[in-house]
Amino acid sequence: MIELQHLALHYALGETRVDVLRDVSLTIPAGQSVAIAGPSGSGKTSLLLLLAGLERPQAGHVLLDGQALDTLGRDALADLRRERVGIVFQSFHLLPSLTALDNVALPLQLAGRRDAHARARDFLRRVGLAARQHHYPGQLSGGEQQRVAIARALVHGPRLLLADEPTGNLDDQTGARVRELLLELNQEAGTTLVLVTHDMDFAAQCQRVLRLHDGQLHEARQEDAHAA
Ligand SMILES: Nc1ncnc2c1ncn2[C@@H]1O[C@H](COP(=O)(O)OP(=O)(O)OP(=O)(O)O)[C@@H](O)[C@H]1O
Repeated sequence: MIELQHLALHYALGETRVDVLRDVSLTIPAGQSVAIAGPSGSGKTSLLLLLAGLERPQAGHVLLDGQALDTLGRDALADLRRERVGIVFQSFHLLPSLTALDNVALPLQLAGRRDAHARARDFLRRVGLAARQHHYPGQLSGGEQQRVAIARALVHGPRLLLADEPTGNLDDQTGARVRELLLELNQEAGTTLVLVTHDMDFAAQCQRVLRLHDGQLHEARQEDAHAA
């Protein structure tokens, strides 16, 4: 379960202050799929970074399964992410000197898993990249790199997946495949899914759609507002 309690985030650039989130509170039950929509610059990426503990709010708290992230030090946060959270960033953060396979296997190797390569191969296959496993990120297209990043985020079976535009660089067919994979994990493994997307078909398949606007989060669907 994710709880946001009175979160406030602003960035100060010289004289200018950008208020990104103003007093945002929200509960996302474990296993829910949530799409976050909103105009460019409304703070969607910042919100994901807060959920991952990669950004600290000026006020308020983020709790993952009852654990307040602000009470954890850097190492404890890194452990929590490694064990429980998968993150797909907009800029994929792949390691350029490792092949696709080694990029995906790395989180498992760090956790001492012997099946790292077998599992990594399986996830590369699931995102349609079996034939590209020995390629380096520089030899892959943007969409292929995105799929490697998705495989890497999923390979350790996270309880929570945070994804920033996971289908943003993909053609319709590949995008549909990634969509299916994420929703399947959500439904079958109970992975909580929080994704930022401009893809309204994807959003429509999520259990809940939130819209970020002017520092506030609103339920985009009437029925979600009643259920919340
Ligand atoms: N590190 C930073 N320093 C200063 N301002 C920042 C920083 N990161 C983001 N911002 C500003 O905060 C606001 C929210 O940015 P964010 O990237 O979260 O928006 P977004 O909704 O994800 O946008 P997009 O849909 O274009 O990716 C923007 O106005 C952005 O310029």
